[in-house]
Amino acid sequence: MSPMARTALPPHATPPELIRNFCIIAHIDHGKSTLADRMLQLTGIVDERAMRAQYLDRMDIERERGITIKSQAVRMPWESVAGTADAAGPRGKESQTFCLNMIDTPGHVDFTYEVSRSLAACEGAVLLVDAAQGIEAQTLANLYLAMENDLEIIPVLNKIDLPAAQPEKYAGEIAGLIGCDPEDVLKVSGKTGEGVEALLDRIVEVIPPPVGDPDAPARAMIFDSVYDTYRGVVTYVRVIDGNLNPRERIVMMSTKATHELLEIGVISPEPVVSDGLGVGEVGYLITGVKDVRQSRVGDTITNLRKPAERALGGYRDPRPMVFSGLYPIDGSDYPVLRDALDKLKLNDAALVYEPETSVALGFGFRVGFLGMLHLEIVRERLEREFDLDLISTLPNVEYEVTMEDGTLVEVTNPSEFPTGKIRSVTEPVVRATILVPSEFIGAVMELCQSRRGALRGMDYLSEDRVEMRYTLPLAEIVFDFFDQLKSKTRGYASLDYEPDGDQDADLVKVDILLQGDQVDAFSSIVHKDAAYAYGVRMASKLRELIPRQQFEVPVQAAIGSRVIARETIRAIRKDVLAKCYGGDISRKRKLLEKQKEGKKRMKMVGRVEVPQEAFIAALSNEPVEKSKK
Ligand SMILES: Nc1nc2c(ncn2[C@@H]2O[C@H](COP(=O)(O)OP(=O)(O)OP(=O)(O)O)[C@@H](O)[C@H]2O)c(=O)[nH]1
Repeated sequence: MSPMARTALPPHATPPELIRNFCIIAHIDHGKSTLADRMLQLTGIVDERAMRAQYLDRMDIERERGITIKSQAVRMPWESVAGTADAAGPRGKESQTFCLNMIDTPGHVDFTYEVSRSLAACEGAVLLVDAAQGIEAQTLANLYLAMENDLEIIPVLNKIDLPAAQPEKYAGEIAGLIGCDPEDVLKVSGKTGEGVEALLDRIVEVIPPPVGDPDAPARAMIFDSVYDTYRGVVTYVRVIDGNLNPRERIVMMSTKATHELLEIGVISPEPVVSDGLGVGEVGYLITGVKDVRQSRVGDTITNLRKPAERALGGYRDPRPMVFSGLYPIDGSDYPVLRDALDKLKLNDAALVYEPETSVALGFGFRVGFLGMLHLEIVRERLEREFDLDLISTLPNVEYEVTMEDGTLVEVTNPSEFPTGKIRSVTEPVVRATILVPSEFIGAVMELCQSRRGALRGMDYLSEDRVEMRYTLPLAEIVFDFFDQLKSKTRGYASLDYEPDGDQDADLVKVDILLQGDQVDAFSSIVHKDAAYAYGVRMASKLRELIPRQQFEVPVQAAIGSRVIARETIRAIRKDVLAKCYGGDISRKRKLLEKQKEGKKRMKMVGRVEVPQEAFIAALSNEPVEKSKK
């Protein structure tokens, strides 16, 4: 039986006055998913037996890593005496059943674009802050997004059950930030459930009901679009005006494509079919579309029979920030990789890729990601769900090169960096916000300076916590900056950033050559001042990793034709039979067979045989000893 059967209100009949659309915004790990779990339980749509932690995180990877990647929207009934059906009238004494639509959002900086989409579908936001940690960088970033969207904000301190919780101190901090009374900051524990009922009442009380014209032509905003193997694309919408009904024909306003509404429903917390969606309601649609790109997030859906004239304001498209080459270790897996990427793309509109070939690695794809976590997740899903073994090249950002003759070249793969007369190179920069206890200001400044950062401003949130704002090149922060920041501040710093255009930079391409042949997979674009160190590091890493050959192999790092570092792999004649005196011929044959096997896993770069593992190890960020294991 569907859990929705217990809900008193049939979805289509919910008057807007009884609807509250809200989201929970927080820094990563401040407990959104846990709080969402408690709400599902308290509102009775998931019972004790069916409950599992992080109920709404449906992907395996989300559950294992304990993070939310995709937004989720869920409908919950909540009986409350707070609030009133008539906003102008007196507070209703009798309790009423309200319909709460909660949109759970991801917390990681890579997925900020998912957050901004969810916010646009709500009237209010629960700003959740860990009572043992206080405000962090993403708390601020999300709060500003919510304010831009004119949302009603409910400040809440979570994890008050923790012995280290300091609710009074942090209530003051939050009150200072959003300009409310510290008394108004609710205190809850997602773990024990304390205070969660009061929070649900507060949501009903202060978040305004949706407004829209029920008689106007339908307009619904797509805020998510997910590919389901069995049902095709499931589109999540929030209805602004009018209503959507099953069997109607709808129009996607940006593409003018028309589809029939095969199914309409709400998520509560499993899909429940409904007889339509009215003003302010949040639910899902199935139209038989097979690709998420045909049901674009941010698009407006209207009715074919009585179409709306103007579309709603859309969202910014997610823009890939980090690029990396993905190659199958076994070249014959290339078609599998292509199909796998096509399938992931159905569900991940932010993923972009195009085929590329590398002399060293064969056929593969250049793939664009939102950030390093996105990269890791896509890679893990490819390996796990499609059983692929992959090599990924060193990630890089996108550069724009202007040649002397004025032509513009966009570079997403370092080996495509043009040779010849270059006028200028630009790289993407970000506006970063770092929150730290004031004792670490020096350490953060030192780190940011070493990453070519420029300090833009600094504010004290309380007497011992500081917000520092920097402009930093994206390339300097996407890879290991966060780890460095954490280790230099004993784990206390938090970071958030957003793109902030491009800047000119003194960048060069460093090539790696084996016996004079360039190995394209190892080329990298680096700042002039860091080029020498990069060259030396790669050359010595490769000397360690590539086995000795029958002849001497020079490993060189070069900028254009200028060699900046050199190592030599000394010659050796590898005689596998050396230790096999006389004796059994079949044993010798076996050894030679084995040697042949090993050779198959070698890649030839010019005359040099490079084992597959050497590529993987050299391209990983780890030092040789660790990656060799
Ligand atoms: N003691 C205590 N721990 C909590 C509470 N709420 C959450 N946690 C713990 O905090 C950690 C993070 O909680 P999540 O709910 O996964 O955090 P999240 O904000 O959803 O994380 P993302 O989905 O990655 O953004 C988990 O280990 C939870 O068990 C609470 O009220 N008290």
